[in-house]
Amino acid sequence: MKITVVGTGYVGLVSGACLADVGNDVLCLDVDAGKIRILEEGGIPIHEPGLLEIVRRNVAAGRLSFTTDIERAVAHGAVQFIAVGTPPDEDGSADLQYVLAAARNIGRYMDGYRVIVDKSTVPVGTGDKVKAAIAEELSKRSADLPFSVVSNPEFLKEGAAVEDFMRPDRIVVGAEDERAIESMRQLYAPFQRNHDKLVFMDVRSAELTKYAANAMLATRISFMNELANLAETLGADIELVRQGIGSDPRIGWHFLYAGCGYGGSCFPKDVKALIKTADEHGHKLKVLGAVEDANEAQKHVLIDKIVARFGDDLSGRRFALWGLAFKPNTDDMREAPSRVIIAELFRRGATVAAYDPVAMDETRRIFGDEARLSYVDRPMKALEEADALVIVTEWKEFRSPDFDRIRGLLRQPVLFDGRNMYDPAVMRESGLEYHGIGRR
Ligand SMILES: NC(=O)C1=CN([C@@H]2O[C@H](COP(=O)(O)OP(=O)(O)OC[C@H]3O[C@@H](n4cnc5c(N)ncnc54)[C@H](O)[C@@H]3O)[C@@H](O)[C@H]2O)C=CC1
Ligand SMILES: O=C(O)[C@H]1O[C@H](OP(=O)(O)OP(=O)(O)OC[C@H]2O[C@@H](n3ccc(=O)[nH]c3=O)[C@H](O)[C@@H]2O)[C@H](O)[C@@H](O)[C@@H]1O
Repeated sequence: MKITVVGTGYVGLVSGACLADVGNDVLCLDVDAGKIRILEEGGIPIHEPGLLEIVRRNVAAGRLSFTTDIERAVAHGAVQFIAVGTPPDEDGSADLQYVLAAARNIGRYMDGYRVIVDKSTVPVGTGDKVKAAIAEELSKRSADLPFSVVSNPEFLKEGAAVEDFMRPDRIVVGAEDERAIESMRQLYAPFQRNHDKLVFMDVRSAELTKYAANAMLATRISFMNELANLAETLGADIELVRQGIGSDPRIGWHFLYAGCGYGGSCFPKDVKALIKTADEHGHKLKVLGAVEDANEAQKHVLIDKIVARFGDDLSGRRFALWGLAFKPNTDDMREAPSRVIIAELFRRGATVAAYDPVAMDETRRIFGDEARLSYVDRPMKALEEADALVIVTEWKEFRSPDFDRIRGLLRQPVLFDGRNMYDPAVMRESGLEYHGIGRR
C-alpha cells in the first residue's frame, strides 16, 4: 500500500518505519528540514531502541523515504497518516494548529480519494474539524473529491516504541464508512496474524479512548505515589504493598511503581487536555484534577527529602544525579522530573554533576551554558566530591552498581532513590543511608 506519514517525531517515524517493514511503500513528510536532512543522511533525530536499524533496512529496500515536499507527500499515499504534535496550549487544551495545518495541506493538494488517518492525540470532535478543513480547501479550488477521516490513536511507549507498534495489544480505529474500514483492515492485517486486535468504533469514541487510556495510567501512578508517601509516614513499605495488590488480576502488575512523578510528552499534557475538554462541556473531572496535583507535588518529593536531610540552604553542596530523561531508553526530557529537581537544587545554592546514558545532549540544550550543572561520561565520576547521590531515572545500568564504591566516593554515604531501585535492607548492610519513596 502507498502510505504517507505526516510528522517524523516519535509516533510518525516509528509508524512509518514499521509500516514500511511489513512491505508498504512509505513516504514521511516533515516541515522540519533539519530532521529530514538527518534522516536522508542515514541517521534518526531521536533515540529509540531498534529504530535506526529498521529505518536503514527499509530505506535500503526502497520502501521508506523522506521529504519536505508537501505536494509530493499528498500525491504519494492513498492513506495519509497525521502524526504531528498536539502540545498543550496556555490554558491546558490541546493545540490543534499542526493537525489542522496538515489537514489543510492534504485538502490543498489531493487529486483523488484519500483516507486521512489521525494518529495524533486529539480532543473529541477533532475528526470533524479535520474533515471541515479538508472540505474547505477542496471547495476553494472547486474540487469535488471523496475522502474519509479516521481516528487511529497510538498507544506506543517511548523507549519500547518499535516493539509496541509491531506487537500492539489492540488497534483502535474510529471509522464511519465502509471504504475506510476496509483500508484500515488491509493496512493492519500484518499486525494481527495471531488474533484480531482491531477494535472498530466511531471517531469520537476512538478519540476519547486515547485520553481514557493515558488518564487511567496516570491515575494509577498518582494513586501509588500518594500511598507511598502515606506508607512512609505509617512505617509501611510501598514495594511490599505493590506486590500485595498487583497479584489481584483486577488490579494487575503494570504501572503501579511509586516514584518521583510521571513525566514525558503525554501523561501531563493529556491529563490537562481531558480536564479542559470536560470543563468546556460543564463537567468537572475531580479525580483527574487530583491526579495532576498529586503528580506536581511528587516531582518535589526528592527535594523535600534532601532538604529534610541537609537543610534548606544547600550552598556549597554538590549532588550527583543519575538519570535525566523522563524514563529509561529515551533521550526525551519533556516534563522530566529531573528538570524540577535540578532547578530546585540550584534555587537552594547547590551544584549538580549529572550522568545519563543518552539524554545529556538534550539536557545541555535545555539548560544551556549553566555553570552549576556539569556532565560526566560515567556514573561513578558524578560521585566525586558529591554530598549525596540522587537517582531520578531507573536506567538498567544503575540496577547493580558497586555500592562499596559509591560509599567510598561520596563525601557522605547518602542515597536518594527516586525510583525505588534498591532494597533498603541491602543498602543498610552496605553502609549507605538510603532514602527511597515510601520504603521502610
Ligand atoms: N511520543 C509518544 O510516545 C506518543 C505520542 N502520541 C501523540 O502523537 C502525536 C505526535 O507526538 P510525537 O511524535 O511525540 O511528536 P513530535 O513532536 O516528536 O513530532 C511531531 C513532528 O511533526 C512535525 N510537524 C508539525 N507540523 C507539521 C506539518 N504540518 N507537516 C509535517 N510535519 C509537521 C514536527 O516538525 C515534528 O517533527 C501527539 O499528538 C502525541 O500526543 C501518541 C502516542 C505516543
Ligand atoms: O500517549 C503517549 O504518548 C504514550 O504515553 C505513555 O507512554 P510514555 O509517556 O512514552 O512512557 P510511560 O512508560 O508510560 O511512562 C510515563 C511516565 O510515567 C512514569 N511511571 C510509569 C510507570 C509506573 O509504574 N510509574 C511511573 O512513575 C515513568 O517514569 C514516566 O515518567 C503511555 O504508556 C503510552 O501507552 C502512550 O501511547
